[in-house]
Amino acid sequence: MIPGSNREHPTFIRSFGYAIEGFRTAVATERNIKVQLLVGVLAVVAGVVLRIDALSWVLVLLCIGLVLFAELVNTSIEAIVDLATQDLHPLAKRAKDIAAASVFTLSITAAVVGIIVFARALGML
Ligand SMILES: Nc1ncnc2c1ncn2[C@@H]1O[C@H](COP(=O)(O)OP(=O)(O)OP(=O)(O)O)[C@@H](O)[C@H]1O
Repeated sequence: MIPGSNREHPTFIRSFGYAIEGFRTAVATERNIKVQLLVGVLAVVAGVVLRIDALSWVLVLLCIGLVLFAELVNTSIEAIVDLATQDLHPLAKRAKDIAAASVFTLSITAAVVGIIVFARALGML
């Protein structure tokens, strides 16, 4: 519910619109998410070219979705921290650094999964 508003909860379609708006804002303002989208597209193209099996597709698509999810949450946390304080504060640093670490952790995991999936598809494993 929007603070100060007595409107009912937004409809499902309207909520979907806000989510698309959030995604567009993140892509327009964050360099990292552009890179992650590009890597995701390249992974999908590699999957098509190498004809990876169904389970490999599940792993690749899950990794792409999870990295984008983490980056979106990280971007949201950065905005909340900036809203909470414009000053340098150790807790602001902790919140942002840990949010960034969540993206980093998933990115490394996704990279390892990608190496295993595509190395196997190339007959190297
Ligand atoms: N208010 C603050 N107080 C203390 N340290 C801060 C504060 N804001 C940012 N920092 C430090 O600067 C780093 C970068 O913060 P910033 O908000 O610029 O994120 P960013 O570089 O845009 O991150 P990303 O690349 O994920 O978008 C944070 O991880 C944190 O270590």
